[in-house]
Amino acid sequence: MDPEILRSSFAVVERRAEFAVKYFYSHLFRHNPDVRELFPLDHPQDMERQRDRLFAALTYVLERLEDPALPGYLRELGRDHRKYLAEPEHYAAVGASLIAAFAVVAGSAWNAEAEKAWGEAYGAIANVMLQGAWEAQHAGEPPWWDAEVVSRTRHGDDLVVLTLRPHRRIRYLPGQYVSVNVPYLPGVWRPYSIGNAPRADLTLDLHVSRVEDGVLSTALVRRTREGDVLRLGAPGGGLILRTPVERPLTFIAAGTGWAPVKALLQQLDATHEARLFLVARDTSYLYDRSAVERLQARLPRLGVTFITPAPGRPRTQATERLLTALGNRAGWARHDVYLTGPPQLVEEVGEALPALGTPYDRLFRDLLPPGPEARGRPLGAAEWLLDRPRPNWHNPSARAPGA
Ligand SMILES: NC(=O)C1=CN([C@@H]2O[C@H](COP(=O)(O)OP(=O)(O)OC[C@H]3O[C@@H](n4cnc5c(N)ncnc54)[C@H](O)[C@@H]3O)[C@@H](O)[C@H]2O)C=CC1
Repeated sequence: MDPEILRSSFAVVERRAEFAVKYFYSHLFRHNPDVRELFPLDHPQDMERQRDRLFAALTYVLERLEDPALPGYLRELGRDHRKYLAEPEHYAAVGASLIAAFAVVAGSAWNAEAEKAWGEAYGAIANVMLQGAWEAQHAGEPPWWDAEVVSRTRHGDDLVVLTLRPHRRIRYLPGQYVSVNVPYLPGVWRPYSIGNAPRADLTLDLHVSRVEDGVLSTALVRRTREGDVLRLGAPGGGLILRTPVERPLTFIAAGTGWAPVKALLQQLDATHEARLFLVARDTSYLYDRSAVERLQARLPRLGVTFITPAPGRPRTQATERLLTALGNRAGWARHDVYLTGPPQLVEEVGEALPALGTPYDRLFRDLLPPGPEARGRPLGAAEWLLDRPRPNWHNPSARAPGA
């Protein structure tokens, strides 16, 4: 496959992305009516998100055609797609409709060469994804895990910590996330970080903050009760502790970004030097202070700084205060830094840290592709239409993704 042909033809399609996506889905559903069931048509918001994600995913892949990490990413994607019950014939149907859409949309820029390049590229991508799915299946992994809610603790109106007991063990590393679905919202999945290192009783915690208009987060915060059964997709994500730990550690966590940091801190022992900056929209959202105190009692070399906005100020002022606090600290060149929370905060703080001395390769965060925040280049006009940046980051789906 020729990356240049793929990129130049995709650039033309991308300029008419909205039309391309509409054509693609009409073609797909007309020729494969049964595929409709795999998409969340009952939730128009989610269908929009699905559309966005298709282009975001293609862009992501095209930017990384020569990246040695791409096959690993695609295998993970295929493993994760088992939760949609995606079968080889669905991959083939999607490929045929995608190429049909590109041919129509690209007009005179489309020729036999472009068609051949896309056919080969899509085939290669689908094969690696199917290989990931196949490997997971042969390792005995289910397409998703059913998990019973064994306890729920509400904090204020909009935040809940759920403890779930999966019907089978889920193997994950501290800091990873799972995608979550409730059976009465078919096709709606959102990623949530697991808020604990693996436990002997197999239970795991999810920290859920309700997003305005978020379908799943609203359901989880307002409707979920003990005894309900949720579905969890395959765990993933690279926000894991770099071991052996040879350098001091800084953890910066905002809002429910605390969940993966809590899991990471549970791995440390008393010898480790670490500092934690915990940021919240107000003091009532510092919802897990007792867990922080327990960690401090166990980790004598852990320093903790809580940061909230000044009374009456908007939540984003906490980010300004955080940046000031970080600027007043030393030692950035020596530290490994783990950064979690709302994408906008992660982006802003992620830009500030190298100026303080953190080497780029010692800064770890979840860049969950494919989401607009994960993109390292300005949005084109059509992308902007499809993948509109949110004025206020509150989009857990952009962590790869959700509500
Ligand atoms: N691995 C990760 O990076 C994880 C990320 N998250 C994300 O963290 C977010 C947590 O949401 P909530 O708890 O409701 O947080 P929140 O809305 O209460 O915000 C917490 C703090 O983040 C900062 N912040 C929020 N919006 C901002 C903006 N637009 N610009 C600059 N700073 C901003 C502010 O300092 C605010 O006080 C979700 O979007 C979730 O997806 C959650 C878990 C793990």
